[in-house]
Amino acid sequence: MAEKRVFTLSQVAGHKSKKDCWLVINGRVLNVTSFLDDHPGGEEVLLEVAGKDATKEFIDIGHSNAAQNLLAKYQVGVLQGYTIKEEGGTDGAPVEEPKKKEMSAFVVKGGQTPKYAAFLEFFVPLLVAGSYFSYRYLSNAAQMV
Ligand code: HEM
Repeated sequence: MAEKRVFTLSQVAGHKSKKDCWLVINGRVLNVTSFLDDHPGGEEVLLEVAGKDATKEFIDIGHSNAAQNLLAKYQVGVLQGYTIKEEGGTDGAPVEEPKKKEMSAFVVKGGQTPKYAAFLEFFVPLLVAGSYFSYRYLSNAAQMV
């Protein structure tokens, strides 16, 4: 990532019009002027927080990872006092780690199938097949009597 310029909040506050709209999210100074028309949430919400730190508003909406990844595209600098990590958030206000998807029944760690899952995979079909053949055997035996 190219070196970023450092801005103070009062410098950012000088860019709050539709033709020149900046805001701060997680310590990143963003120029969202070209994004106003494209923002799925509409331009009004962005203009309301133009020139300000909109971190809280951005997080409160529960923006997707895709939206969070877009931040870097509009970044023109960092807010004074923040250092931006290459990926994700900032030292000052880290972006919440995306929650790892876990199956409710089996928690798969490190790509390894847990032992009891392997046990079930083996014994459940065996049990079903066993029940079926027992049923067949018993119903045939019953017919012979
Ligand atoms: C550069 C900054 C921003 C980007 C890149 C961005 C991006 C997006 C994207 C991609 C969506 C679609 C839904 C999703 O993927 O989460 C969205 C929806 C939305 N955004 Fe933003 N957004 C930004 C800033 C903001 C800010 C500062 C606010 C509030 C002040 C806001 C309010 C909303 C709202 C209200 C929606 C609609 C949510 C819905 O319909 O459920 N966004 N935004």
